[in-house]
Amino acid sequence: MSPPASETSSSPLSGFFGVFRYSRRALGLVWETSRWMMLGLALCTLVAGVLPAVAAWVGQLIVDGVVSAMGTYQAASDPNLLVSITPVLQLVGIEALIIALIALAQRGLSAQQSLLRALLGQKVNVMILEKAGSLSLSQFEDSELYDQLTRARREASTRPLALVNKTFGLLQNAISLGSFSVLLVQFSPWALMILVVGALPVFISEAKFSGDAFRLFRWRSPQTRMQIYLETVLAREDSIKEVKLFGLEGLFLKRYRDIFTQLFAEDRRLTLRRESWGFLLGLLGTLTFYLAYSWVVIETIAGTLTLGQMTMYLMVFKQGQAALSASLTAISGMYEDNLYLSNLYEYLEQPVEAETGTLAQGALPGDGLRFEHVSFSYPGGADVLHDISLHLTPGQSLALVGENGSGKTTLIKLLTRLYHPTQGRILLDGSDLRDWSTQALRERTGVIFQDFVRYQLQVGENLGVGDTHAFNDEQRWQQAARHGMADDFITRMASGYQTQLGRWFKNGQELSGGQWQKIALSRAYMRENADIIVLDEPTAAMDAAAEADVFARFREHSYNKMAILISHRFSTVRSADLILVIDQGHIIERGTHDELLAENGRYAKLFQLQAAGYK
Ligand SMILES: Nc1ncnc2c1ncn2[C@@H]1O[C@H](COP(=O)(O)OP(=O)(O)OP(=O)(O)O)[C@@H](O)[C@H]1O
Repeated sequence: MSPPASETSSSPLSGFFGVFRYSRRALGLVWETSRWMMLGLALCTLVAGVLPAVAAWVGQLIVDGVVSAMGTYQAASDPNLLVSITPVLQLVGIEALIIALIALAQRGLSAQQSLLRALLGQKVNVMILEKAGSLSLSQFEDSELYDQLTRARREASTRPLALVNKTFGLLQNAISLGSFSVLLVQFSPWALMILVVGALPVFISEAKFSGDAFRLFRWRSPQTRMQIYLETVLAREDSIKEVKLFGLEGLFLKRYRDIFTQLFAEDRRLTLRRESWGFLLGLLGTLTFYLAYSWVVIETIAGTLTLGQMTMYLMVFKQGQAALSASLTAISGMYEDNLYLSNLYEYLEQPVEAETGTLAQGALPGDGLRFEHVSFSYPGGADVLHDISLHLTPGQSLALVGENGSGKTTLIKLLTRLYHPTQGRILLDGSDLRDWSTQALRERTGVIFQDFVRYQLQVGENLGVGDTHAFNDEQRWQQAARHGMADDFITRMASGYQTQLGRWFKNGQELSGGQWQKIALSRAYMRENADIIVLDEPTAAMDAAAEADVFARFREHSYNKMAILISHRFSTVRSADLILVIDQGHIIERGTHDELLAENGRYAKLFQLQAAGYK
């Protein structure tokens, strides 16, 4: 497999300058991160840029000084060594000082760069995560966007600084080059031309190959993501149990290796082409250097140049060539960094749904929850809910019953506004859910989903996440844990509410499935003001006694609230005020337990089936 032809074969310079549009933003980002360090970088760059030419010029003065001192010393009738060497030694001292200053500037550059790298990496990562927090659930489920996010996280946090470093590096080399040119032009403008022409081919090839590298990186991000996924499955405690029992290590490792082999083959092809062309075209640069070398030597022998000038021109030409090729490589590297940054900004600029709702109170307080002819399909999929209508008032409980995949959880996702209905509308207290402020809506709902999160945090914090205002409030944790029946086992733990949960961190304690479920249940009870409580299969992992207890308490706490319950156990469902039987997204039966039994339809059949199982 290789990248599609259209993706790899664009002309080397096409769009080349267009991608520099992100340089300004990267500079802005660094400026925002630390003005002082950016100014420091600029100063050190200037010093490190100008001083090499000054050093070369002083070098010329030294050589010429030595030659003339040798002459005068040997010709003198009463030679005084000290007098002859003093001026030259002074120059040597100045040269040493310049070299020390260059070293200082370079240390300054690298110190500031490494500090900025840390600050900037953190800043960009925070930007990426903040953006992730503002994306909707459906955006998260879009694999394109997920690829973009993965690419951004893998690379882009280091790229802005790389871009800025290269910009400053370019500036430094440009300054050096400018000052070398001033010296070189005095020898011949043609020498300058030779310098430039010799370096151009390498630059063009670098530009082409860095574009290819980026396209390759972008094109294969799904495979890279699969690799990251396999790494996670093979090396994380929550999946390792199953991997071991099914003996999946070999299978998954093979797939992991195969992806690597395929990606590596492409990398190798590109690297070999890039380096071979780099070498061949680099030879042109070497050739031009030795042409210029010979020219300077001839001029010196012919007596047009002094020995000092010869040394200076050779050094200037050599260093000038290095500065020029470094500048050109920096430019093509900047091109590459810009391409990566374009990915970061594409991700950061993903449109997010504007928060339009502002209501904190509905038009008909106390009206409760209404679904009016609601239908829904996931992006790009067929309808999973059809024409759902229901009304739930405060103090009522509703149970949803149906086969796997019938749409029960989806209904809850709509109710919690994680998705919007594709048709119809949902009203809370007489106002469309879309018109409610997110904050008010979140405060009114307490939900636990069947795939609740097991945070690798302390027990208390695992409860506290249920209400960020009371995240650290131990009293509230205790109260919620009592309601969710988790207090018993929590108080028996060595560090009580401060016990670390999970296996990721030191002294972490793992809980049983049922205990985790009680934690999640208690978390829902943290929402003191919530008047819509949703439990999506909250007791599947609990024993029968615990389940009976959970529901006794649930009824007690939700007597004046709207309670919605999804369960496959009829013993829990039967006491609900209203039971909806959902089949392939349609409500096929509705009523109380007794009404539905009398109807002798699907509910009655399923109930009798389950009851028979217990006999
Ligand atoms: N994020 C999603 N994107 C696309 N389709 C989805 C998504 N989540 C669920 N579905 C599909 O929607 C349908 C309803 O799923 P839902 O999770 O609502 O069922 P459920 O009744 O809660 O099932 P269960 O009893 O197994 O929990 C299923 O066919 C499922 O494949």
